[in-house]
Amino acid sequence: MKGYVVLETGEQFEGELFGAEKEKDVHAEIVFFTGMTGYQEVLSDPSFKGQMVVFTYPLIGNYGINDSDFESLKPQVEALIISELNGAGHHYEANQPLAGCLQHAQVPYITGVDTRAIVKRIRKNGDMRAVLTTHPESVDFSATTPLGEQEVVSSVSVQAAETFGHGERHVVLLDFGYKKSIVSELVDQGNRVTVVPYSISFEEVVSLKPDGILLSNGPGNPKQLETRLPVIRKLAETYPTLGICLGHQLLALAFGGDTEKLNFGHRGANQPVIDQETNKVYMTSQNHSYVVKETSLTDTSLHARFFNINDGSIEGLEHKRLPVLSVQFHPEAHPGPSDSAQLFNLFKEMMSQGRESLYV
Ligand SMILES: NC(=O)CC[C@H](N)C(=O)O
Repeated sequence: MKGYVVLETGEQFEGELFGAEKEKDVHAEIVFFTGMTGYQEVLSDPSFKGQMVVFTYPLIGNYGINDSDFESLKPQVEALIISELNGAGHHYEANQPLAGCLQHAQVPYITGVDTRAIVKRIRKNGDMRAVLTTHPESVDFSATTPLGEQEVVSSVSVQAAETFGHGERHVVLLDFGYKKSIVSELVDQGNRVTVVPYSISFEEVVSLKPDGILLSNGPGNPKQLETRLPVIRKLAETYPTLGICLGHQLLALAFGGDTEKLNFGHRGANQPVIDQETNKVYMTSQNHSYVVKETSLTDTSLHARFFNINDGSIEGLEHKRLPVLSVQFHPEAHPGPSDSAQLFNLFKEMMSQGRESLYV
């Protein structure tokens, strides 16, 4: 049926709408993703909870959906906005078309939309609220809360602990909405990984006898998790710790730093990042709206080590004395380049050497 993307600014874009109930609007934050591939990972990455994603690449769906590239058990995005949807899915591993997957999971999507025009509006006005609807004249934003003011992590975090792998080194992963690839990467490195609910207490983590802590990626505004900051700080002061994306932002807040929202987020597979310690540049996979404010680190025990080459924003931190490292980008990739996967080696080294041995 004919449908519309209506932006908070009032502009509207017409397309063919699928999977939305006729009288029910889909409300979400609208963001854009610049990777040419990776739609399966995007739709199943829990960090996209509460968001509808516009793909800047015009042709989406052309290699279908397979069994291995899901980043969580089910699609997580609120909706997809696509210029041209390929219905077939030409790939030897594909076992269903993208459209079939979205319909099965009841994820609404709209095609035939001028995605370039929408992205230009987002670049100008920032990530904002939007609605997918069949009746654009009666859209009402007043009843919806912006994503940044919602607490969304509790809807994606595990309810009970789950363990993966059999290695001797034990990583406890605090789940704020983790991507499966992070666990795969840790397990491939010979770690045993226990994924635990984000609301776990310090004592419960201690009882699991971890060698290291991983603070995962996840959706929403890190400041919504303020009550978790004391536990996060205590864990990072006790065990070698790696924070990824939301986990990185939470570490910064826990040590007294501050975060802010970018005008429009970094979402794609070719964001250049420099590691100032080695002067190496990585092409990285990213998906975030918030960043750590550099000036907020002045009186903290953290310092910025990684920077985005495009806009100079902070892409990673380390503690001045303790084995605590965090990255705003995704070293596990999926989708995107795995250039920065060696960050997991650094984490492994941090765990092997134990705390206080690396940065003293
Ligand atoms: N991928 C993530 O962990 C995203 C972190 C946070 N939700 C942001 O948008 O900045």
